[in-house]
Amino acid sequence: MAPSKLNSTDPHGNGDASFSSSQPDNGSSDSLTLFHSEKAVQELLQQTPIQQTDDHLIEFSEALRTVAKALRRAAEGKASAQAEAAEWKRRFELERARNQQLEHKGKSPGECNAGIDAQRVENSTNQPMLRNETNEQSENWSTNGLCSHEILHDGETNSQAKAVPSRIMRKASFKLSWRCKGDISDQHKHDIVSFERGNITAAGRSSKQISLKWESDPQTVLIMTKPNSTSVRILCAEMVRWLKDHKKLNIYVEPRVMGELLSESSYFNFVHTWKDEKEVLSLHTKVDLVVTLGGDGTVLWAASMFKGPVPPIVPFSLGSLGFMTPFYSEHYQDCLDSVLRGPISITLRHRLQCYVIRDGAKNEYEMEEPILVLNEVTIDRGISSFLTNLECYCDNSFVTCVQGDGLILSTTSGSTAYSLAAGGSMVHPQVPGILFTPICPHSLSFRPLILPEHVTIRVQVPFNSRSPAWASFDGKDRKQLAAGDALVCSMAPWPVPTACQIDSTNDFLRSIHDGLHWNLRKTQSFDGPRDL
Ligand SMILES: NC(=O)c1ccc[n+]([C@@H]2O[C@H](COP(=O)([O-])OP(=O)(O)OC[C@H]3O[C@@H](n4cnc5c(N)ncnc54)[C@H](O)[C@@H]3O)[C@@H](O)[C@H]2O)c1
Ligand SMILES: Nc1ncnc2c1ncn2[C@@H]1O[C@H](COP(=O)(O)OP(=O)(O)OP(=O)(O)O)[C@@H](O)[C@H]1O
Repeated sequence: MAPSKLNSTDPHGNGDASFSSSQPDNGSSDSLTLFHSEKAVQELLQQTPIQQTDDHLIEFSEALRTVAKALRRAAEGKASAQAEAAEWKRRFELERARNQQLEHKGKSPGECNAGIDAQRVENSTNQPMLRNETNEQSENWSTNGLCSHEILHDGETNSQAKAVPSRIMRKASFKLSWRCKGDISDQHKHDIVSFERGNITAAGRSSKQISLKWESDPQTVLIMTKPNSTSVRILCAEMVRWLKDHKKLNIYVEPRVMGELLSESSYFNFVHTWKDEKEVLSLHTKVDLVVTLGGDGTVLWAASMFKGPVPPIVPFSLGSLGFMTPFYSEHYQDCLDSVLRGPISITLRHRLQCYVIRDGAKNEYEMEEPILVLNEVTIDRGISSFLTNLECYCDNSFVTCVQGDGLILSTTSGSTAYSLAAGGSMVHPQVPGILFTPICPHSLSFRPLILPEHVTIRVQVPFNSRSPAWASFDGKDRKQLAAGDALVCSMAPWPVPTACQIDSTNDFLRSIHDGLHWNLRKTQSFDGPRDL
């Protein structure tokens, strides 16, 4: 009988050297390192003649290939994201320089608009179309001072967009800075540690709060709502009216909500929505702000719509438990007023990026898309009555074998959700780290871990597992992991910025007090025995 693929890897961290470069910190250098590690794998395989009869070696070599492929793909993904970001920055700078030039030449706003309009027509050939984009709004934008600011483009060239020139969606720009005890400064003294004159000192970042300041007015708001709730539906319609009539904003909603609004009144014809997944993928280039109406689940849902950068989210609480929803819906006008004015305190919530790597994948086309989670990825036994058996590696060092109901890999935002119920610690959402929390481990000594943000975790279902495992992502999208399949998970480059009611720490503490009645106990009475 052929030995299992996992048995061929030393579970105590003495595995093959080609596994040791799985940490993508920097996309390009990682691509190189991973390219080399993949090459090393290839060379190793070529140098080691494989006997067709030797099942063990064949399986092992396939495992190496699959892992090397996954690592390369992760690094390539990151490198291409960085390249995209650099491209956006370049365009931004170019446009700003052009606008500054125009200002220097002393052109009147009318002249300036004319120039930009001409450019818009030219550029709009590259824009994907979104529904309900009317000329009327296009005019609004030009009179709202478009010439004084940047225009960001998608750069997509689909035939539909070419056929119908669409308006340019302008994103408001903003700046994030650290604020320390009322002092707002753009500059850190130092980020992590300082090594001045040989003395190592830690950075005093713990008391700092991230602040978002608009550099131009936000113009487009996406409203996402919890389904099947009459109160949410009523509030949504009211909010859309208010944002349009009082703030003159462009508004996007989901197709379902669009239907609900139109069934109420044709007044809502001006609202935008989208038709397909492709348009959803470009939403982040158009939307300045996302408003959620619902509970934590609606925030998770909104975050899951953005597979890349996420615009700032303003979460209104209309659920029973609000750990990520600090704003009260009764005061939505005041809240939105102050958010639109800025500056606002922000919690940058980290996400995890998860890859499912199939044992059967023979080439990279079979690799599944990464899934981003804001709370956690759970690997459990599903409906099986057998113990799960999961081998876990952190940066290729063997961590442990989970035998129990399963394992939760959670962000710090998710630390108050499923991980908490499974005995994990509650962690401030601004702490960068990955929680490693077992679910009902069949062991007296298995305690939860918190790992640093930069690690890559691999959870593998051994070949000798009695049953498959199941992965679920923020409680959704269950995927089966068969024997030999693995889940690889690391910190994603795109966090979710959520607006704070007061600040990150105050909101977090309020949520655990109000939501969980944390450490509620009657105060001890004054009378009684005491130290003299
Ligand atoms: N035993 C458990 O506690 C358990 C079991 C399954 C899923 N969940 C959680 O439910 C989440 C999905 O939420 P949903 O609203 O889509 O499903 P849902 O409607 O089943 O609600 C789950 C509950 O978890 C709360 N919740 C979600 N994220 C939270 C967070 N970051 N901090 C504190 N509480 C949070 C929600 O407010 C809700 O009350 C999953 O990500 C998982 O964390 C918890
Ligand atoms: N826009 C949406 N489209 C589809 N499903 C959504 C949307 N928003 C939320 N959901 C789903 O609806 C469910 C409930 O959402 P949410 O947690 O916001 O409300 P809730 O259950 O009333 O809140 P709480 O759990 O705090 O009482 C979640 O599973 C979530 O994934």
